[in-house]
Amino acid sequence: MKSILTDRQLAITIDRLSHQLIENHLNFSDTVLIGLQPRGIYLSDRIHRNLQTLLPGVQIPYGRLDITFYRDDYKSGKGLQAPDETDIEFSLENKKVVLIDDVLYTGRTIRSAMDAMLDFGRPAAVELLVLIDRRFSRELPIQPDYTGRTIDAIITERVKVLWKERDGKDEVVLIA
Ligand SMILES: O=P(O)(O)OC[C@H]1O[C@H](OP(=O)(O)OP(=O)(O)O)[C@H](O)[C@@H]1O
Ligand SMILES: O=c1cc[nH]c(=O)[nH]1
Repeated sequence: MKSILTDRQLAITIDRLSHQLIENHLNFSDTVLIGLQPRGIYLSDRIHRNLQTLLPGVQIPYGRLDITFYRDDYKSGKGLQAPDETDIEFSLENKKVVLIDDVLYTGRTIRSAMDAMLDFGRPAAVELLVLIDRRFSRELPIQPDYTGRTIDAIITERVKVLWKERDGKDEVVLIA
């Protein structure tokens, strides 16, 4: 198992991503953040918390989206996973939506998320923020707008983002 980002590097990267969002969305008047269940929400929780600290007094709508029933492999076994909670208490109609996930690989999770998201309204625009972009592995024409780290990994390897809240420590690792 090889370390890609230490806890400190992860914190610095999340800070940078938060500032990049501020560069593009300033006071977040029409922008909402949506974290993807199950693992993307740890990143989105931290980014939302960072933004609330950096922009005191600004309320940034933030929700969490489960995509289980929108996966294209839902009927093939993988979809038999128990769904997580969707918690979006606002409309996405005409909003700028920033989807947040930990890893972008084939792009199928994000495709499902875009489908699931439409149940909450028709956004004006959708952006994608990911902590890790695994290049050259896409099966769909989906690319991130904000990237923590781009990595090249071979097909047998897997990137895993560990979160203190869930895994006991913050780290990004490459598992052979
Ligand atoms: O771009 P993709 O190929 O969809 O992979 C990205 C997704 O993979 C991981 O989730 P999870 O481990 O639940 O999904 P996976 O088993 O499909 O990799 C990760 O949290 C991303 O959501
Ligand atoms: O390396 C990978 C590929 C897909 N999903 C992950 O979480 N890691």
